Amino acid sequence: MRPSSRIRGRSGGNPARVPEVAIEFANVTKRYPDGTVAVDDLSLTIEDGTITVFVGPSGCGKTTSLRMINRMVEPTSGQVLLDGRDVCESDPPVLRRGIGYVIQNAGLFPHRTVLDNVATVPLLSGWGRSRARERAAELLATVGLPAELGDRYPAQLSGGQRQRVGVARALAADSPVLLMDEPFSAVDPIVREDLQDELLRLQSRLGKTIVFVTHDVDEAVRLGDKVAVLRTGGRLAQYGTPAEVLRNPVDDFVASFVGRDRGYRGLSFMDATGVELQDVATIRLGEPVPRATTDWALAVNSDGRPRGWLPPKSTVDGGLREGDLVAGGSLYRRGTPLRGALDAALSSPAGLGVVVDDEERVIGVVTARQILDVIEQRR
Ligand SMILES: Nc1ncnc2c1ncn2[C@@H]1O[C@H](COP(=O)(O)OP(=O)(O)OP(=O)(O)O)[C@@H](O)[C@H]1O
Repeated sequence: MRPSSRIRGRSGGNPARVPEVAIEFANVTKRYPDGTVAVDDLSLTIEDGTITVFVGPSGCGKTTSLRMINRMVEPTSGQVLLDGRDVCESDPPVLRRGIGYVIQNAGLFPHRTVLDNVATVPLLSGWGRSRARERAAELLATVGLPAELGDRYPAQLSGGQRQRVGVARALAADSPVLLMDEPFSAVDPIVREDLQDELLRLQSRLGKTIVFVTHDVDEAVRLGDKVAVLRTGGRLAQYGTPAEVLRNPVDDFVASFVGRDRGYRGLSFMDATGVELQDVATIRLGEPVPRATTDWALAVNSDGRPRGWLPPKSTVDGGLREGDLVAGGSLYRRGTPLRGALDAALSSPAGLGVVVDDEERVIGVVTARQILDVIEQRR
């Protein structure tokens, strides 16, 4: 079973803080030489220390917008300001060295080891070799990679590990700004969720200004403090918090882009206050099972972590084994949004969503009915 946790590592922190503008697009247009208008009069401000996600259909100008921040693409008109200063006043290599940049498939140098890949920017910035490698080793640990992977080459890593190296390399710039262009698109959905969780955890510690490009609405609402929905032709359709965009799409384009199940996605922003946990019968693996089980019983290991469900009227000779169990659904971690609780209840073979604490020990169960009642009461 896998926790359907939605840890939102918000860095916004103190609500009294007046947000500083880290990046500003002021009437920015990009027309490529062949006449394609990739970005059309884009104006928005990105607050310091937040994650802003550019989302929209293919070709709507997300990558072009992102690349105008580090001058990989020059605007045709308008200005991109970084901390109030037009990026066009900065020398491009210097500017780029000071802005972390992560792309799909990580874009690692294939003939350099993982450690040397991560050490590249510190070396370019004039650090000595041993200090740069030390810093690189620290960064591998920061992104959750074991030190021994440092001596491998990128081809000897899994896709998820490569993406982590890409993030470590971008963090090596030690800049307050991180640009991420579809960084997790090439990995499978489970690894992708892990990488998203990791990014949120890192962000809650580092508080960077992150601009993140994706075409995946789920990823956008999961990661973004703010979401900018772009439409084809490079026009900004809506800019707001994920909850605003899901609840009040400004027009049909945004409504259809964020999808029909936006009501369900909206549960990602509702807390689970008012949902009372119910007790559940638990049986430890290895222990004898009472003869007459009438209801579903939840099997737990010696640490109290859930292992699966024992169906009603089961007879088990000897101690309870994993093979006697029906696999469970997703787990709901206490304190996380309501969406996870509903998913846990709906995916449970017993109809009972398993609620766990931060150590993933069972603390109770909830039913879908209870959650729907809470949603109804709040309407
Ligand atoms: N160098 C270029 N020359 C001409 N047109 C370009 C160039 N780069 C991008 N475009 C066009 O500009 C538009 C926006 O492209 P961009 O890559 O910014 O979109 P995107 O939203 O990131 O797309 P995707 O999600 O497919 O990566 C597209 O129509 C694209 O074909």
